[in-house]
Amino acid sequence: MKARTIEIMDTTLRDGEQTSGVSFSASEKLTLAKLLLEELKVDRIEVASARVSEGELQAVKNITDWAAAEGYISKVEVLTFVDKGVSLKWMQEAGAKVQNLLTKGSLNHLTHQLKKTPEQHFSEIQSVIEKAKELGIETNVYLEDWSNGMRNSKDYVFQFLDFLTQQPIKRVLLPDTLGVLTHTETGAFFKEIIKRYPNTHFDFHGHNDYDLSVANVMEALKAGAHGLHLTVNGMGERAGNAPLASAVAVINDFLPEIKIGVKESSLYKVSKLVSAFTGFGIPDNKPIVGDNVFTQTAGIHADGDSKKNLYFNDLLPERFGRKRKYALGKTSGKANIQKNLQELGLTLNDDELKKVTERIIELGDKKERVTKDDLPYIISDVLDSDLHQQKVFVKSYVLTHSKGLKPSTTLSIEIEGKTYEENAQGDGQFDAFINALKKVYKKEGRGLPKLVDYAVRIPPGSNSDALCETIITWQTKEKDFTTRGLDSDQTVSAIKATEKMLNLV
Ligand SMILES: CC(=O)SCCNC(=O)CCNC(=O)[C@H](O)C(C)(C)COP(=O)(O)OP(=O)(O)OC[C@H]1O[C@@H](n2cnc3c(N)ncnc32)[C@H](O)[C@@H]1OP(=O)(O)O
Repeated sequence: MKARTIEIMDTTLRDGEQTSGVSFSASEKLTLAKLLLEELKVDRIEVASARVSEGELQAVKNITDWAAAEGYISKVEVLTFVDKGVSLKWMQEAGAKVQNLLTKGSLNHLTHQLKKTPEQHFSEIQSVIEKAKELGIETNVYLEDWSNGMRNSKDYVFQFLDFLTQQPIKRVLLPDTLGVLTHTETGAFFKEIIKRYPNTHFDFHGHNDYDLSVANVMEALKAGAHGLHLTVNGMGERAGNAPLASAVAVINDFLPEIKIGVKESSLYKVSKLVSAFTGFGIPDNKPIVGDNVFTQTAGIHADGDSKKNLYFNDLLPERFGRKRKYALGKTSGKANIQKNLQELGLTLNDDELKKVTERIIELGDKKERVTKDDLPYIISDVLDSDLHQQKVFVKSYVLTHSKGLKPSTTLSIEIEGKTYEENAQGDGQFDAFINALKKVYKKEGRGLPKLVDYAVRIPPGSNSDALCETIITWQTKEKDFTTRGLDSDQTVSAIKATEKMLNLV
């Protein structure tokens, strides 16, 4: 089959921002716009809806200033409305050059929301397109609720497309606005439309209400769609939009005839950044970008990986700038533990390995989470060995928290036989503890790893709801690593996790 290149339009900054509770700041929008176009290399980005707010106007201005200077201006798009040119005026002020005009793609929406006839609607659209042309603004047209339009008012959709394909527009954007399509219907609708209008560019815009968005993307492409609208982490209203990372992997692995320019190895980085900006967590099992999707948990799978990579599929983590991990817990066998020991550069004999495996299974049975960085402690505990010699001891501390005063900590700590005492204030007790620790390490002429993630949980079913687990992810120049602490007091559990970190760096 002849290869063809399609366009990927990322709409994280417009439709993705329609995720409930999510709002990007202007500087976050600019950072992401640059990353999406320059590093990830999507073809186009939709960055805002016109008319939304003053802040949004400034955000788009910042993006268009940068894009114009760097030659990306024709790749920056703004959603506009059929509003007698009000949106166009907004676009002019914002310096944007491509509008994605929102029109009605089903008779139902046209009749009940706009309360217009098709003729009135088409005439108003024509005026907007003409005005845009005069202003040097290029037009793409969204047919909102197109999928239901195809089901319930096909004559209207074709009457509309007959009209639109005669207009000076660049692309027609076909959204499954309510995420109601199945993959078979998506394919059939696209086939029918592309056969009828072979010279028009059609994008597919999928939503994920039935978790079918990626399947729908595949069928739209197989039927000849020329472009896709996707969002990072599948963000968007309700169940979200078709997720960028999954769609890219599916295209690369299952549709060899389709070519795209997106750089797979940057997908994870962008996903993490969007999650950090929005606070919109990525489920651990989200394909490609979730924390656990390259983690083997079962002992038999880890064993098979050591014997000719028997449990690998084509989704190799390295493609996405990630690494395979081997979880430790109840379902681990010795193969999981061996894999983790290899990474730590440790070796155990068969008998030692058996004992350590038994302890990890025992901990897993109690629903405790065990990480690779806990291994040295478990080994020294089980084998009574000095494999992990503790060199830093948090000897004592006083934590204060009083109304009207800043929390403070006095800390006594032993580092390789030398004792230090320091005190410091902070925004909370743990922050004060870290500040005191920083003072100690400064005296030692050393820095501390950066704290990049801090999670607190009550271990489920731990039979002691008084216990609290703090899991901290740290970052040095060389690596990210995680330590955990368990205690009935939340701050103390965080201090225990910190003491482990101090013994690992
Ligand atoms: C593809 C999609 O995801 S659709 C979502 C598009 N994006 C958004 O709605 C987010 C940005 N929207 C906004 O900030 C606001 O809704 C605005 C500024 C556009 C309008 O705000 P308001 O004037 O307060 O109106 P409201 O938010 O209630 O929207 C309803 C009005 O929009 C009209 N409308 C609906 N679709 C369209 C359209 N495609 N073109 C023009 N007007 C439209 C409705 O008929 C209604 O008008 P009416 O009040 O005269 O009956």
